[in-house]
Amino acid sequence: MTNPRQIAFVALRDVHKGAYADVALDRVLRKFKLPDSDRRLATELVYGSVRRLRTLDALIDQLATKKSHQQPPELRIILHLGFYQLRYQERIPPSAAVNTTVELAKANGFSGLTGFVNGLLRQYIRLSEKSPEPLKLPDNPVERLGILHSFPDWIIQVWLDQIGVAETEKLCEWMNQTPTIDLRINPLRTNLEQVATALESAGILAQRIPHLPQALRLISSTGAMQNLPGFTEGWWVVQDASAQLVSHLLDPQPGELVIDTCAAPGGKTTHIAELMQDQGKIWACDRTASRLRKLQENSRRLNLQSIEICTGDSRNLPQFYNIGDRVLLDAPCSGLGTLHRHADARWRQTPESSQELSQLQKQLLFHTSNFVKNGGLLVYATCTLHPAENEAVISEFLAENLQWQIEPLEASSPYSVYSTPQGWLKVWPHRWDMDGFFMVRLRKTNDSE
Ligand SMILES: C[S@@+](CC[C@H](N)C(=O)[O-])C[C@H]1O[C@@H](n2cnc3c(N)ncnc32)[C@H](O)[C@@H]1O
Repeated sequence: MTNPRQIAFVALRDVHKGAYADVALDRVLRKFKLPDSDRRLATELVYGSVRRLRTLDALIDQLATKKSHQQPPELRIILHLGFYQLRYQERIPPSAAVNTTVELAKANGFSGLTGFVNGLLRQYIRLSEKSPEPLKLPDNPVERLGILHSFPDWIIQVWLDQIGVAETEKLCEWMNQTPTIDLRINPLRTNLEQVATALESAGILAQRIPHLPQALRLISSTGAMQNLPGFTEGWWVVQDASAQLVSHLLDPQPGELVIDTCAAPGGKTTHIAELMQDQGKIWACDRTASRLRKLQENSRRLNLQSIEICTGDSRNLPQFYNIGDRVLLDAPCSGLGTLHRHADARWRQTPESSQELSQLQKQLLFHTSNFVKNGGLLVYATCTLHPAENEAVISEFLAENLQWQIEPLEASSPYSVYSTPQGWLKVWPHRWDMDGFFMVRLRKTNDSE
């Protein structure tokens, strides 16, 4: 099988049965060797159809007599692929999108329905010639944004409550873009200029990111990251700009003892080690052994010596009580700040899963705060944009732990541009063009204070 649309169809069939989009796609791409351009098309069609699921279903609902969920499941996938190409793939001519979708229907047991597929897609083309937006949209802003940009209502509501309709729309558009790749340069092995020059000689352009001393954003496509210059030498790791901010907020110093309580796969642990000149000790704790193995691989590649591993549940590690100069809690979260990186994530999270995560986050924060010495610091961070997992966790913790207070960034800090009046940092992706993040620095005052 070498037809990229058929490959996309096979992967999507698995996704609709519950598989993760990246896993399903990887499985089918491994099985059938495709030229690069077909591989890219299959990838775009799978991720795009998953991401735009709600919008594509709305088109079926509007144009067909039977609603999307009443269609045979495989025909629904074929229609998604057709509408996706017509609506979002400008470089595919509409006639090619229609013809290939009709062929796909034929090849997959729907020969009797090719007229229906053809008619539906052509109806969409006719409507788009008459109006820039052929989709009928409700007036209610939550549903309107949800259908137009393909998000569940509850996520739209969470954002709308914080930033209003106009900004939520910008955020939705941002989250539907292809994600960028940022590198964090390892200053113990190289510097920004050397990496930028090496990348340029491999034909890859990179640009600096304001305020972040170790960050480079790749602005041309890369192929496999392991083949880029400097990978084996440990010159860099892939880490989004906003994730890099977290370790700067922690501001670890050489010789200190730092406990990273949810550390795997180690993006921030290795950054902390670099900022400490690899002097001192960092305990990297996580309950998932397989992810900790990745951390060890990363730390070996970057040639870092100061990291020690602890496999276990960070809600129960009394051996660390009162020994940490600094503690990082980069908590498991609903990931609403990184939805652009995982096409299916918006459909996997629910209000209930976010609620459960907020309970876990509170338990982790209440326990790991005991790891900090008097006078020490704890940074709490998540890559979500849900107040129940961020502001509410911190407010509840501070209300019950009077020895703790928020330590805002100094006004002179380059990172203070992300600060809020409450003292925490909140990165809204559409404002700063980086993943969504929440982070706050808390200080444990001395008992006597
Ligand atoms: C957001 S990820 C951490 C990312 C990591 N800090 C980095 O920068 O690469 C959250 C991590 O928390 C871990 N985790 C979840 N619950 C945990 C618990 N109760 N104790 C320890 N680790 C936990 C997960 O295995 C996952 O690796």
